[in-house]
Amino acid sequence: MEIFREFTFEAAHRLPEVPEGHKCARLHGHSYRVTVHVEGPVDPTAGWVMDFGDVKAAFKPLEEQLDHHYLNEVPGLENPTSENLAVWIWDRLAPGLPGLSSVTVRETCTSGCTYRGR
Ligand SMILES: Nc1nc2c(c(=O)[nH]1)N=C([C@H](O)[C@H](O)COP(=O)(O)OP(=O)(O)OP(=O)(O)O)CN2
Ligand SMILES: [Zn+2]
Repeated sequence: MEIFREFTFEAAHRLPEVPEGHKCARLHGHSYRVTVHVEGPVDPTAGWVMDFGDVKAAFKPLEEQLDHHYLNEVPGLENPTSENLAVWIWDRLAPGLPGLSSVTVRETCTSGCTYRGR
């Protein structure tokens, strides 16, 4: 069984490696939406894979580093594409979140990416 928990945060960024003239080289912001999936067996007593609250607690320190921040200034996010942000979140969640199976980052309603640890 796979469960998920969604998070939102607001942040500014610019993409330093885009070709000259690309609109994303300019400072702009997004209402980011992150979905964290955790896979595992359903505990027969609890009736759940993991408490959604535990997923929330695992994400909390990351949210504090991201929400209302300029992502380019966050260590490890100097080029804050969706892809790099998904890997950044995975690398920090995985050690404390057994069963982590994917991290999806949406920058807009129509754009985003999913990382599954590879
Ligand atoms: N593969 C990626 N492509 C782009 C990324 C990214 O992280 N990975 N990021 C951007 C920009 O951050 C941009 O703000 C978001 O992209 P886009 O989908 O173009 O968003 P718009 O709202 O501007 O879309 P329109 O439909 O063109 O208005 C760019 N690419
Ligand atoms: Zn952007």
